[in-house]
Amino acid sequence: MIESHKPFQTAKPVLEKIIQAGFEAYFVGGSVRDVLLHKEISDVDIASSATPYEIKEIFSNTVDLGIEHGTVLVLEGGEGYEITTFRTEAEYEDFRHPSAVTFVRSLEEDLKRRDFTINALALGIDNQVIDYFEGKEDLERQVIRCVGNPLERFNEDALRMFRAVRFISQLNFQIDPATKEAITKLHQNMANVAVERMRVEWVKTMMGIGRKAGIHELLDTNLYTVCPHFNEMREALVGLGDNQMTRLTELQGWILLAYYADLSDKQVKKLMRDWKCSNQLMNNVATGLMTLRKRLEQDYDFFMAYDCQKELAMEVEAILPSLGGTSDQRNLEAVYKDLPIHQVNELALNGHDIIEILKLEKKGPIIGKAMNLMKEEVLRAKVDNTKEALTDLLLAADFV
Ligand SMILES: Nc1ccn([C@@H]2O[C@H](COP(=O)(O)OP(=O)(O)OP(=O)(O)O)[C@@H](O)[C@H]2O)c(=O)n1
Repeated sequence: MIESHKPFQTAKPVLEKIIQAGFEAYFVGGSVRDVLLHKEISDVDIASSATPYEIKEIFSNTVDLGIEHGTVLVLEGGEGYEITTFRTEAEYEDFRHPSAVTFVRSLEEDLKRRDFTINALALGIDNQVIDYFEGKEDLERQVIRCVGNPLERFNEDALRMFRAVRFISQLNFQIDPATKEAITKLHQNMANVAVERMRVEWVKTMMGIGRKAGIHELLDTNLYTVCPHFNEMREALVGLGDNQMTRLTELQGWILLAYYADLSDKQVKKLMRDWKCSNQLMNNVATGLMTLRKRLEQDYDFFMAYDCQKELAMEVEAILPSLGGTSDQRNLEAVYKDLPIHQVNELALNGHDIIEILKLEKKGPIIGKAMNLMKEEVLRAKVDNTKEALTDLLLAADFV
């Protein structure tokens, strides 16, 4: 297994060095799960019996990521590896004082505190998969099940409830009944989790192939009631789950959700802001939604194309058939090709020219009005984008 996967192969010398120094070390977490699911892996996590201080003695090049959480980044062969010391029953033991670390740590103790059985697998340097909690069986049964007592796992970190929903969607798995029952019971606890952490899980839920199943569990467990604005959006969430598109990008997910919820521009922006999305994403979702609504009524014209960048328009185009519209990428390409200007600075006249032509004393609101007039007339294809034609347009206009 190690030899047939590049990330494991390149990380193998790191494991070897730790073991040679007299400690235990294993690959753990998502990479082991994903390899068993025959998925590509990009990075690997390592768990070890060595404390961060002991790791720092073994390797010359390290970065302290969170020594108090027992994590050090080791830089070896141009790559970075996160090495975490086996965690024990104590929430996070304090590794800041090496002398204070007197716990007997074991791989089993560490895996016992992980969220789901499919994430509690370890891979040893001898290529053996260590599976104390029937994680491999759950991978085969396609079930998301907590390690041990679900109430305890969710009390350790309430975000894990949303992680369950995310894995259901990402892997198209089912949820184990006891795990589901615990989420239903404890869903309120997620209200204390940072929105940024919740957003990561929600975005992965929207983008997964099992979106319908993931959203179903989000609703069925009432977990959605502690997500920003989702209380008022139950029907829209059902719509997003039922939508026939198999895969969505993040942008398409938000646009569709806002579409099904029939949100106004202002409401979209509030939703995105409360989910702590970037301004860029917020603006793209708002513009994408506006374009989507128009496209369900009409073909692209210069105005729509100008307002919506081509990449964004392509994403909107892909959504249309799932809402009963017709996508026409060829027309979109043609409109973009013919678009007289893509942004306002492509106009043949700029602010200085306007001041000169209109003999203005100083800068003022008239410049904005003049720019807008030129933009509209050029996009309407009434006026050519040339200095002469635009000068005539400005001189004939009444700006008062
Ligand atoms: N709240 C959490 C977060 C993580 N983990 C454990 O830490 C590992 C790594 O977590 P993370 O990198 O967040 O997720 P992955 O499982 O690796 O999934 P992916 O990389 O696909 O997001 C998980 O597999 C799991 O064993 C956990 O027990 N509880």
